[in-house]
This record gives sequence, structure tokens and C-alpha cells, in this order.
Amino acid sequence: MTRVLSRPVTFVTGNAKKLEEVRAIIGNSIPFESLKLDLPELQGEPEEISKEKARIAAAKVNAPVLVEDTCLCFNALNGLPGPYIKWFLQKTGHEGLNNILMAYEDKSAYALCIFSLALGPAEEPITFIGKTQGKIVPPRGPADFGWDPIFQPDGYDQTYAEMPKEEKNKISHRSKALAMVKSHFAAAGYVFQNNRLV
Ligand SMILES: O=c1nc[nH]c2c1ncn2[C@H]1C[C@H](O)[C@@H](COP(=O)(O)OP(=O)(O)OP(=O)(O)O)O1
Ligand SMILES: [Mg+2]
Repeated sequence: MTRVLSRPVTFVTGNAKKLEEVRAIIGNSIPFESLKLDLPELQGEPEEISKEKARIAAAKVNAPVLVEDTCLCFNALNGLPGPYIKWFLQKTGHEGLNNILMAYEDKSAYALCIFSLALGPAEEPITFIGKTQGKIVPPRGPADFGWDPIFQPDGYDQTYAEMPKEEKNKISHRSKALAMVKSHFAAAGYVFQNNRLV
């Protein structure tokens, strides 16, 4: 069934680095625009936070929107900081995040990326989750994107920050979630006209 929409998909984020990765991973597979907006974020379970972000974004933009919320979850802390990683990072830094785990043997962690697509303001958002397992290590590599220097994915001896971008984008939480977003677009039968979702 073909779904007819009048506007392109707008990826809404306040984070330029996220946008860079999303652009690189999506390439030309989904025509999209971007909008820099810092959306309010609820407290709660990651999937609900992401969905609510999409509802707020769709109401503001009045068009199909794509948003994502990223979590960094420590197994020793039963998944915290999780969605609150942004504030932990801001207040305690890479060193503080390592120090928190000094109390525990278990340094394992996972990165979660939850995309939510809302086709319009009145529509229930659909979510796509990507997860990459790894561990928390003392910072290594360029510190230009969040917690990348302290996250070392399983099976690699480099942190996300040390990896070439293409390498991170092959295995990251974000790329896994976006692979599902792409499949959804491929299967959903959305029609694009003039490079727009009709
Ligand atoms: O791949 C990543 N590698 C390292 N750090 C990352 C990554 N992805 C997000 N981050 C950081 C940004 C923020 O400190 C927190 C997520 O919070 P989150 O609310 O999802 O991001 P944000 O507020 O920066 O942008 P947005 O406007 O899309 O909500 O983790
Ligand atoms: Mg945010």
C-alpha cells in the first residue's frame, strides 16, 4: 500500500555530530531534511522518551519527523546513566564516568540508539532500536563527540573515538538502528516525488 505524505522527512536534533553520522549512514537512501532544535526530553524508559520527542517534533514541524535518543547504559548500574548520559557527561566528564565504575568489577556497557518516526502530528511514532555492546575505558582518541573516547565496542581494541568514522558507522548503535529505519522505508511503500515524500 502506498502511503501519501505531503512533506519530506525532517530529522530533528540539536546535535551536529549526530546529524553528521545520520547523513553519512543514510546517504541517498531516504530523502530527508534536517532541523536544529533542542527538544524537551521526558524522564522515563528510553523508548518512551524517544517517542515523546517525536510527538513534540511532529507537532512543531507539522510534517513527518525522525528523531533519536541515545543512551549509554552501564550493566553494573542496571542500565544507568542510560537516557541521562548527557547530563552525567556534562557534569562529571569522561573521568567521572570511569570513576563511577571504579566501585564495580563489571565495566561492561552498551550504547542504545532509539529512532522514532512520526509521519505526522496525529500519528503514533514507530521506533527502531540499535544496540552495540562494549565496555567503559579511560578516554582515548579525539574528544569531539560525547562519550566516544570512553566506549570501546566488543571485538575492537579501539574506542569509538579512535576508530575511523566509516568504521564506527559500520558497527555503531546508530547505524544498526538506521539499518532498520532504511528497511522500513524500503518496505513501507512511501512515495517520493521531486525528491520529496508525496
Ligand atoms: O554516538 C555517540 N557517541 C558519543 N556520544 C554520543 C553519541 N550519540 C549521542 N551522544 C551523546 C550526546 C549526548 O550527550 C548524549 C545523548 O543525548 P541525546 O539527548 O540523545 O542527544 P542530544 O541532546 O545531544 O541531541 P538531540 O537534540 O538529538 O536530543 O550522548
Ligand atoms: Mg537530547
